[in-house]
Amino acid sequence: METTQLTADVLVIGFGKGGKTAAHALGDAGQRVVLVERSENMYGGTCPNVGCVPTKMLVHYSTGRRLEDDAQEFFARSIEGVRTLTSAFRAGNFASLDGKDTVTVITGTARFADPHTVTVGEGDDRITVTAPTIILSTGSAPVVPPIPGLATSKHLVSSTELTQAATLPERLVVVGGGYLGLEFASIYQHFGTHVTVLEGAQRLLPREDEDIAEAAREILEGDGIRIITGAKITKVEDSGAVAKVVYEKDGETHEVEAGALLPATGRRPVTDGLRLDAAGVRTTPAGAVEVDEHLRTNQPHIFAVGDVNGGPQFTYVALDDARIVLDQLLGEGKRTTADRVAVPHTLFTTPPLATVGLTEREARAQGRNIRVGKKRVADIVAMPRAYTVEETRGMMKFVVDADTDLVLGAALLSIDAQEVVNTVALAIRHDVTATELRNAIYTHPSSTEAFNEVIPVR
Ligand SMILES: Cc1cc2nc3c(=O)[nH]c(=O)nc-3n(C[C@H](O)[C@H](O)[C@H](O)COP(=O)(O)OP(=O)(O)OC[C@H]3O[C@@H](n4cnc5c(N)ncnc54)[C@H](O)[C@@H]3O)c2cc1C
Ligand SMILES: NC(=O)c1ccc[n+]([C@@H]2O[C@H](COP(=O)([O-])OP(=O)(O)OC[C@H]3O[C@@H](n4cnc5c(N)ncnc54)[C@H](O)[C@@H]3O)[C@@H](O)[C@H]2O)c1
Repeated sequence: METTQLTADVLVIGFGKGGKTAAHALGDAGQRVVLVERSENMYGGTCPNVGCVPTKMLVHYSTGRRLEDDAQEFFARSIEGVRTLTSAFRAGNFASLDGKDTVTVITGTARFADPHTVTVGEGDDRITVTAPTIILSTGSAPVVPPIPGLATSKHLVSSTELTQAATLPERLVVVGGGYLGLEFASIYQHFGTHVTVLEGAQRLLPREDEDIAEAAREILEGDGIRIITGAKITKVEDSGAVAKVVYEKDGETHEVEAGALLPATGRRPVTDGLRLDAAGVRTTPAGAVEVDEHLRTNQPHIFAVGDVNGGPQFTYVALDDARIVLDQLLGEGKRTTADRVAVPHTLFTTPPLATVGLTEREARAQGRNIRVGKKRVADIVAMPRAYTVEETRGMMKFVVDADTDLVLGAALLSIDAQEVVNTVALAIRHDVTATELRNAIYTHPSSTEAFNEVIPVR
């Protein structure tokens, strides 16, 4: 039996945002890089194949459906559009990396043999790769909560299936009202599915201020989504063409039926199959690869970037993780996870909810003297943009430190919020005062103009 043996300067495991960003930069710097990706359907990782990109394209398609469109046909066409885009992105991701003279992409599952070596594949196809530096970027996978009957239900669907299957379910039950759950709920409801969200917590979006969470809930319910908070699901039973989901709320037992059942209760780091024990790499009790602020594991030559290191699960955080590791390998080695200030987030409902910094509740809990500016989008005179695109739902809210006039946080539930929030984040990071942000000149008509009116005056 012949085994192909490769050596590299850097071995990257996983073709996600973190891994590929590092591989590109290291390859461009002249280092010999081998990147191992276990699936030919995942070049580029979760985001462009089964995550951010397909879901945001589905948000776009679903909100363009007209009443006269046949729901099933329109949905199938939309899925076709998603497939076309994701396969183009996948091919582009592969070609741009594997096309470099310094980089080799291997398709197969990597397993550690020792702290510097992994094996890929079995038998005659077996390859070993040895490198002095290794970057783990193996991402995360959905958690299926231990609800009796859920894991074995034939109606169980994954987020991946919901971005790829061409049949629109008549009824969808989403278990969990977090980012993933609410995005799919909003997408599928717009396509014409009857959606129910069962959320275990007593209220939706518990991290947000109550007024914002309530405004978001109003919009989702206004679109027809049934939202049940404080729901304790006790079992799932398949019954012919549907699954019966049994849950308790306020001491009473209820039931809801669905043709499709999506668990959206979080994602866990993917380390299974990697044989981290053979590398001597430690994991946390939650199963993430343990790292320090430079993203080094307990084995100093092995780094972990992206979802697998247990940090916030966002593509742009995986990207920033890669910057930190690159700074160690090619730069001054100063950059750390502690450098991150005012990292924004967007929940892509329609309209989206984008947030950054402190909520009003958090600012008050810190004992700060604050000013709050808040308006319903429909009432913001300085933002005709909302009227020009016929999306006047939502609310904008700013929290400002009354002593320093610095912006502490914002919650923007409004058209374009995923863009506008980045300007607020930049202001927070660079100590632009609320007065400066309020009194700046913005294009017209735009959503940023709302700052002229909603940011509270000193
Ligand atoms: C439905 C959905 C929507 C999302 N929407 C957004 C969004 O709008 N914005 C946002 O910022 N984030 C979003 N996210 C989160 C985002 O996709 C992730 O945070 C991001 O992709 C993490 O990148 P990563 O590099 O850590 O891993 P990934 O992109 O998951 O890549 C890991 C890769 O490693 C491979 N792999 C695993 N084990 C092995 C092994 N042993 N050997 C070889 N290869 C292996 C996997 O096949 C995979 O391709 C979304 C996630 C989902 C699921
Ligand atoms: N737009 C984006 O940036 C985006 C979109 C999708 C996913 N993501 C990333 O993917 C991660 C995973 O998303 P997610 O929504 O699965 O996780 P999440 O942690 O954001 O939300 C999980 C939700 O499920 C609820 N829950 C947990 N167990 C439950 C149970 N048994 N019954 C009912 N409810 C239950 C929780 O209270 C919580 O509200 C997100 O945290 C985010 O980082 C990001």
